[in-house]
Amino acid sequence: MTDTTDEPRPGMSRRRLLGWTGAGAALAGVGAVAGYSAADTDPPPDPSGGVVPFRDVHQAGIITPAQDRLHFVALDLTTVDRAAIVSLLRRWTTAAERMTAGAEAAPGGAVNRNPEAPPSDTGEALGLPASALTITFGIGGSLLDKLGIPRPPELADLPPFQLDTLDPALSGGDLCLQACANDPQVAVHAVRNLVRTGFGTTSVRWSQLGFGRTSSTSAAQQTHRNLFGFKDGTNNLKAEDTALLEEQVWVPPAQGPAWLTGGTYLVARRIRMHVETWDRTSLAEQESLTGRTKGEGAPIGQAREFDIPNLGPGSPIAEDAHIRLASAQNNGGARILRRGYNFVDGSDGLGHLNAGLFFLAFMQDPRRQFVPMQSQLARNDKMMEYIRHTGSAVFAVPPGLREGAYWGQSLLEG
Ligand SMILES: C=CC1=C(C)c2cc3[nH]c(cc4nc(cc5[nH]c(cc1n2)c(C)c5CCC(=O)O)C(CCC(=O)O)=C4C)c(C)c3C=C
Ligand SMILES: [Fe+2]
Repeated sequence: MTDTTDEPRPGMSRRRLLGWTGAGAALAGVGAVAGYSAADTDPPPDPSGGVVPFRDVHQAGIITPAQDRLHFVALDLTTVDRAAIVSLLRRWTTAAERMTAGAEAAPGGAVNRNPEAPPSDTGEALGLPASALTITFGIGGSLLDKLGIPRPPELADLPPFQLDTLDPALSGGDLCLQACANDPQVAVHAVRNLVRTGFGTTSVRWSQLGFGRTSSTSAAQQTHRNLFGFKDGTNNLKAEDTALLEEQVWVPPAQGPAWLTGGTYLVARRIRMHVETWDRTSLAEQESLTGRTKGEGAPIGQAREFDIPNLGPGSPIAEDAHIRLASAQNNGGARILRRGYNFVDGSDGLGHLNAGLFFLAFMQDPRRQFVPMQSQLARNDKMMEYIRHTGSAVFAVPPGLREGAYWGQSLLEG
């Protein structure tokens, strides 16, 4: 590609902008869309997922149908100069909006500006479609402390939980950026360019790549599997559950603070899964401690994945089964919107995969929802024999942006 000024990358975004012309024939010609012929009037489904709107009531990347890939980064401020922070947040917002539309991070892009200067985009997403990229922005309690802004009580640090083996180098952060896309290169490109833009104002604290979304966040999505081989996300909150989302996920006006109304809180936990030990465990034991069957994902005692678990008297689900301990019934009605990803970060030098679940969950109040749930699990969940929490962070996730607004504006100017 030579002219890269302000154009979206090819893919759904360009086709939407230009209308559907002859591109379908080209796609069908290379067999990308089975069964589609150029004579059809409707475009075939775009396998990349197209463009997710950047500006909406809530930030994208929360109830957006979970994409396949993740690049998550936590950053620390290297300055408390408000003007510098505002300037960065403005530039981040512009770049993020451009990239989610399939464009390069900045006008001029990777190859079309001054040959004597570094390009304004790093270039590895040139020619790739938008791939349903979403970039979700969050604020850590430590940022508010540094700027002398009172923390909402919901943003208190999480208490220590039994068996926690948290690594401070994989925990905390003043800010976070969650990039999700159906192409890993698109997610990595987004984070890399935002991190680069932050140079001088922020530095990377830790980051995590993920694949194979472990949670479905829409009823239309098939349930993926975690690295224990079980369907994960069956009984998740879904985008379609609007009343439950109001009750459990979005911050209501009465809760405060005003800059978070319509936003949410994000709990991130890096959970190492000892897959080698798990793989030596019998199928019956795996199913019993999960509380669901491995193949269908049905609650123990039932036949189909979406059958309601019987947790009442005479239930065949073990007292220490994961789904019983994590259930709303066992946690005063609390539910969470899970949006985690599998990870394999190489091996640990001792012959084991350094693998696990990067657990991400959105909720209205971590103290009412995540804390009791994780306390139960840490104390009683039999699955704890096979897992260890190695990283932890909590972020306030502001609401979506109206036209012209930038990330964090309601906090810094509200
Ligand atoms: C504190 C919250 C949770 C942590 C941490 C957590 C870790 C974790 N979970 C699995 C695998 C499964 N979890 C499942 C269900 C489930 N898990 C949580 C919460 C946490 N999980 C909830 C709220 C639920 C739903 C419970 C219910 O009401 O039914 C399932 C079953 C399928 C599903 O509904 O998603 C699996 C499988 C792992 C492997 C893991 C840590 C590595
Ligand atoms: Fe779980």
